[in-house]
Parts: sequence; C-alpha cells; structure tokens
Amino acid sequence: MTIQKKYDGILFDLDGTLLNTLGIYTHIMNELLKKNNFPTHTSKKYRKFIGNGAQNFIAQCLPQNHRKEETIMQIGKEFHLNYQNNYTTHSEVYTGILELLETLQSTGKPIALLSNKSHELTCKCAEHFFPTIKFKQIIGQSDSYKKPDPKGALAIANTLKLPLDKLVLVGDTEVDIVTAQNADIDSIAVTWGFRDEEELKIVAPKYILSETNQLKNYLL
Ligand SMILES: O=C(O)COP(=O)(O)O
Repeated sequence: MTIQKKYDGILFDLDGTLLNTLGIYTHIMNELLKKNNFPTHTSKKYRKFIGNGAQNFIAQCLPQNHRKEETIMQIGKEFHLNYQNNYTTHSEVYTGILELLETLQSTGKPIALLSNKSHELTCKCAEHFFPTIKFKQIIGQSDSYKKPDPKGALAIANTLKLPLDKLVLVGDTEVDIVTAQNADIDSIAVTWGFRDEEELKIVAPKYILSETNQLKNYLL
C-alpha cells in the first residue's frame, strides 16, 4: 500500500502493539479461575478478550451465569493486584519495537501511549519495558479516559500541540481504530497483536501492517 503522508506525532496503543502481554493475562486469569472453580481458557481465547479494559476482559473470562457485577469487581480486584505484583513477567516487547521507538525519539518525533490498561499499570509497564523512551504523555484507563472515547487521544494532541491531521494512532484492536476515528486522526492497524486482519478490516483503518519492521516506512 502506498503511504500518502508522514506524521509529526504518534500515539501508540500498548498491549498487543508494543508489548505482548498475552502470557501474563493467561497466567493470572487461569490461576484466578482455578481458585474459584471456574473453567480456564487457552491463550488463543484470551487473545480475543483483551483490548477493551480490565472489567470487560474479566466479564468475558467468567462463565455466562457468573457475570454479576459483584463477581466481576471481586475478581477484577484480585486480577489487578496480581498484575501489579507480576507485571514484569510473562510479557515481552515485540521484536524491533524498542529500536523503532529509540529511532523515533532520536529524530525528535513525539510519541505517546494511549492504553485501556489501568493508568497505574500502563505507567509501570512503560517504565519497565521501555526505560530509554520518554513518552511525551502516557494515558491509561481511568474514570476520565477509556478508549474508544476520543478524549485521551485529544488530550495527547493538545499536549503535543499538533493538528489532528498530523497525528496517527497505531493499535491492534478495533477499539484502537474506532478511537482514532472518533478523534478524527489516522490509524494504523497491526496484526501481530490480538486481532487478525479480517477482524480489523471491518473497522476500516487507514493502513494494516503485519510486521513490526514495516512501521518505520510509515512513521519515520
Ligand atoms: O487492558 C486492555 O484492554 C488492553 O490495553 P491496550 O489498550 O493497551 O491494548
């Protein structure tokens, strides 16, 4: 696909785009499900459950007849606590991503993080997995921000002081692409994360890429 324009600022999704967290979601959730005598899932199944925040993730992991708010909140609390204690494990930066971020940084291109992982965990993961990267802004999920609400993307645009048509959001789920569309910025969908090309095509991202090394042609 030909690239129509280069961008002055980049908003990255975290899970499934920069960081492969499928292992930690699978590990923690299966432990919690076992503890509560609920059936566990394969990582292939978990892949589809991630992307729309912790509460939504937990609801989908539970058996249909146990999705009461009370149960979701209780398992959610334990999930968050376990994640906080183990966020450095069972997760890895996708090949080539750290080098790409370092190159973007060295060229002075501003980069930011916009995630539906809790704000606290998003910041911790950024610091641990990308210690050399100074993200201009990090926004994780909170009462104020949750993708696909465009508020987070617009707050980043404001911080970067860049017009919306100079920005692009790179993400791996339909929630990311719809967030970009809601904010009126371009999107690049990537297929190395938690969704397949067929699923991403439905929401019509501007570009779809299947390998991390293709990103530099669009971002640098
Ligand atoms: O917790 C999630 O829903 C995943 O977070 P993400 O927005 O970084 O993909």
